[in-house]
Order: sequence, then C-alpha cells, then structure tokens
Amino acid sequence: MSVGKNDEVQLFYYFFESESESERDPQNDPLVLSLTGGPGCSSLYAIAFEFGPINFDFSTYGSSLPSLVLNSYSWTKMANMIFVDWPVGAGFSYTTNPESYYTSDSKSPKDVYKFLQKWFLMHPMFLKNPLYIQGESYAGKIAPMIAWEISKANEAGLLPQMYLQGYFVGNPITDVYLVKNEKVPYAHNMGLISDEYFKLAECSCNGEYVIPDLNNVQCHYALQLINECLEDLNTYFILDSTCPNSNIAKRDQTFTEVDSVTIALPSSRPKPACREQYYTISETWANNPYVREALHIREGTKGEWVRYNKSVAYAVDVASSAEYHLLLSKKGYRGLVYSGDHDMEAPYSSTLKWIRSLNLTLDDDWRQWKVDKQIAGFTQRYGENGSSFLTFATIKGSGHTAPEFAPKACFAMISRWLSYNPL
Ligand SMILES: COc1cc(/C=C/C(=O)O[C@@H]2O[C@H](CO)[C@@H](O)[C@H](O)[C@H]2O)cc(OC)c1O
Repeated sequence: MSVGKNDEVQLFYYFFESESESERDPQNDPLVLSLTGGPGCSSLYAIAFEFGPINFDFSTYGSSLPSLVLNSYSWTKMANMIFVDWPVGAGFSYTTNPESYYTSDSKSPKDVYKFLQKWFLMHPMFLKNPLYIQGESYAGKIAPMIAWEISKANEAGLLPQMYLQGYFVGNPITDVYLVKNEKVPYAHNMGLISDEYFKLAECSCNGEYVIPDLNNVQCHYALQLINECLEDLNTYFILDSTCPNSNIAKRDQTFTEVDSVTIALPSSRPKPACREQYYTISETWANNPYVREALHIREGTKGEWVRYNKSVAYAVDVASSAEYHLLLSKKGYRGLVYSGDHDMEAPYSSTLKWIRSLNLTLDDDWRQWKVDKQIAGFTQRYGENGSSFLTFATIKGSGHTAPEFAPKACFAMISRWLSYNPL
C-alpha cells in the first residue's frame, strides 16, 4: 500500500479475516490494526510467533523449510486483523526514494492513518466494524498516537469516518527514560540483585540509573556490581535462556531449487537449541523465493527480509506517549495495557508508573484474573461514571512478547476485553 507522495513509500501488510468458525462473524467482528516493535521488527514475527493464525511447526523441522500449523490461540478467531510492516524499511515495506525513508514518532502515526484511509477505500465493507489499534513494545508507544490521529481526523470530518473504539498495547515502551530507569528497581524486585547492591545504587545514584553522574564513583561501582549480576540475562523474558550463537541455524541453510512443495536441504542440521535460532529460521523462510512469490512480494522491490531491521531511519522525537492515553480516555475510547511480568525490557512496574501519573479514577482495584481457574495475572481498571476507559493487566510468568509465552492467557484476555467483559 503506497503512502506519501509519488507512491514512494510502500507499506506491506497481511490481512486475515476473522475465522468464521464457532460464532465469529467477519462482517461484524472488530477490525484490529496490529504493529510490531523495534522500531523495525516485521509483523511476520507477531503472526508466526505470537497471535497470528499460522505458526511455524518446528516439531517437524529438520531437513526442510519449517511447515506451518494453525494457531488455536490466534486473535483472528475473534477479530479481523491487519498486520503492517511498520515503519517503512521493516519486513517487506520499502521505499523507492531514500529521502522518504526517514520517519519518526511524530510522523509515522500520520503515515499509518494514510495507510488506513487507503485500506478502507479498498475494503469499505469493514468501515462499520469496531476499529482497534494494537501495538507491542515500541509500537505500543505509537498505537495510542495513531488512535489519536484517527480521532482528530474523524472530528475534522475527514473521510472515511473510522469507527474507532480504542486501542490495546503490550509491554509498551511508552516512555523510554522511565522504562530504562526502572530496570534496576525491577531487577531488585525480581530477586536478581541483592538488597545491599540495590540500596547502594539507590542511595549513591539518587534513583538515576540511566544517565548517572560520571564523577560519582560510588554510583558507578554500584551499577557495575548490578551489571555483573545481570550479565547474560535474557532481558526479554528473564525465565528464558540466552542463545550463545544465534547465527548457527542460518549459516548452513542453502536451499536447492526443487519444486514448490518440497524444498530440500542438502544436508540435515541440528535442531535449533534456543529461541533466537528459531527466529533466524523465519528469515530463511521469508527469503525463500517460493514463499516470497506466494506472499506477492514484487520482484526487485525488497532485498533481504530480516526479522528486525535495526537500521530503519527512525527518530525518537516524542519522549513519552502517556498523555495520548489520557487524551483518548477523556474522549471515551477504551484502552488495554498488558504486560508480561517477567520482562525487563519494559518492566510492568514502569508501565504502572506512567499510568498512575495520569491520575485516572480507579474503578476496579488490583485483583487476580484467571484462566481455567488459575491465576493468569493481575488487573486494575480505571474509569468514570460507570464507563471503564483503561484496563491494566499483567500476564503472570510471561515476557516482553507476552502472547509468545502465554498464548492461552493472552487469547482469553483479549477475547474478554474485546467483548466488553471484565478480565
Ligand atoms: C528506540 O529506542 C528504544 C526502543 C526500544 C524498543 C524495544 C522493542 O521494540 O523490542 C522489540 O520488540 C519486538 C516485538 O514487538 C521483538 O520482536 C524484538 O526482539 C524487540 O527488540 C527499547 C528501548 O529501551 C528500552 C529504546 O530506547
């Protein structure tokens, strides 16, 4: 989908209608626009590893491309979903003019709005479906900004009028400073550093761990002790292991040209030993010529697909998007902020900090929420005059990409929230 002048910026997307099994109905189900983080991660990551309808089947993986299996916890079971490779440069999105490559926190929500405007022109039948914007990690910072862009455009009478109902974000990097500064207290709360190290850091650094005073020797010493404790920790999911060499799987994958059904490898190779290596296999899959043809990637438009393009030209020019949550709640839009509670990249406690700073009225205090009679996490809800605007929920024992590690709980949470039920 081209956005911007002269069709220079082309945003690639995957669209799945809701699966009309059981009582679902694509004509009336919500429509969710989904963005992955980074900025620069492809939405294929969310589709294949998190909440999309197809996942890689690694159980049969060994001597061929991974095959695909249906995901029984796919959010397409409750919503129509558009997954966009955002921003330009991520996934299969590209530009024909390098100057159009540059984007930012403040510009990209406008591009996504333009994307949606054009998408609805091509799919007008979805204009009456409740619209939600979803983003995780860095996109969790941007999702409420996109919702605000839509809200403003609707109020200005721009067409098409979009039936925006709200947004939901997972482990959002709402405020980069807050997120980073919370890592030390979070590490302490989770038993990763001792009380003594924490107290030393807290006193000597004055609670400032991101940009400590360079002349403060004691603070430096405390942070050094802490860094040693956290070395080799998987900060995205502190219960998970780290990958010693995430390139192993990729290096020995040379595919032979055979028919489009069976794509054999010259030799078999060891099964991936850790999560990062599974991610690498997705790169082999997405770069396979048959796969690219099936995905309608126009030849010559995009070079190598990478799961996370870290060289997108993106400027962080908004320090915090917390105020957008406030603006949207004041307009009556619904928001859900969920956090895998074992994520140290965007700790749930940093999220609670900016939520509290909004001074919203609590209408349902911290309590358990359950799946299969077991605690799935804890939740808190804010609202006024009988209307609930913002729900916060933790997902117990999950990481940065919460649905990847707790698919069933996340499915239940989103399903309840989209149906206006309490978690
Ligand atoms: C631009 O500045 C910052 C960006 C982030 C973003 C993290 C992020 O999106 O994580 C990715 O999430 C996606 C999921 O959306 C994962 O797939 C990726 O592996 C993961 O890296 C965080 C920061 O500080 C904490 C920043 O300062």
